[in-house]
Amino acid sequence: MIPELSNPSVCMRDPQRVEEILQSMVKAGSNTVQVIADFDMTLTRFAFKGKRCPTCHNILDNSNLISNECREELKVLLDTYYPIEIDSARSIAEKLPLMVEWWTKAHKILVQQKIRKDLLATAVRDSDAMLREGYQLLFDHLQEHSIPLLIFSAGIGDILEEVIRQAGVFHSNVKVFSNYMDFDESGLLKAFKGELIHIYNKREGALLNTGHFQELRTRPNVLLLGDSLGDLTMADGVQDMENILKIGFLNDKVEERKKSYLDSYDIVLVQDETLEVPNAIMLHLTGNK
Ligand SMILES: Nc1ccn([C@@H]2O[C@H](COP(=O)(O)O)[C@@H](O)[C@H]2O)c(=O)n1
Repeated sequence: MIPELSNPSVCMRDPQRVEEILQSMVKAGSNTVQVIADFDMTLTRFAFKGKRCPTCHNILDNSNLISNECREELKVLLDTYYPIEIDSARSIAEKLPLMVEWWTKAHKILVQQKIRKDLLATAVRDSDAMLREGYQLLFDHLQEHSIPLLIFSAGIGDILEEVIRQAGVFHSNVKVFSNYMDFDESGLLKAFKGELIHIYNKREGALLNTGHFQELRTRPNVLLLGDSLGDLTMADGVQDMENILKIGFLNDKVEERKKSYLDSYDIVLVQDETLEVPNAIMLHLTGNK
């Protein structure tokens, strides 16, 4: 029904089920649809020309807003905890406290650096962060059709917003839930605001934002985009959900993780750096193809 679903990067456990969900969503109409997406390595590229692209945190790690000593410390943390994050042999229960430990230590180090708010835009501009190919179509088309795009990110909200602002796609239909920096009156980082969001508590974040989700009650059809199993809970706050189509980017450790992704996501995109498939689905839902 959608030619892009035959792309070599596409894997589906149950193509028939995908077709049924899509049919039901088309019938309900695009005014009942919302998109809920993760950010790092989902809306942004995992790699470009064989080189890893940075996450929101990595944009700061690689910038000159922090000292070399701090950079070293953050690299040690990344090298310690990222392999745990993507380790399919460990359960979520085992990984969760370690992820909290990673984020807590990293944020503490960043706060010690008294990062200047006015230099964040330059750090983003100088970075290798890239939204996935096809981002312009995704963001613009959702805006044109007044479809809300909710971004749930365990990254850093201030950096994330700057990435999409600089790409010219921070439209009014985009809402971001993430870790935001708190600056003192002279514009120096003093803390992170509110409850920490890490990869395994997006559900709590979703439920806490009930006010926002209530606004979206009339949009019970959800297109969910993620890159980790933790991202699957992002839509748990949506009340009266009718259909959810889960699209997962499998970027790293493909063979070890493929089965668990196929068991959890309706569509798995294996090492696909583009938004071609989500865009084709969105065009299909809005009747533009
Ligand atoms: N100090 C850190 C902590 C986390 N990360 C990565 O950020 C990603 C979270 O962002 P999402 O938008 O995907 O929720 C996560 O996958 C970690 O690998 C980091 O780079 N540095």
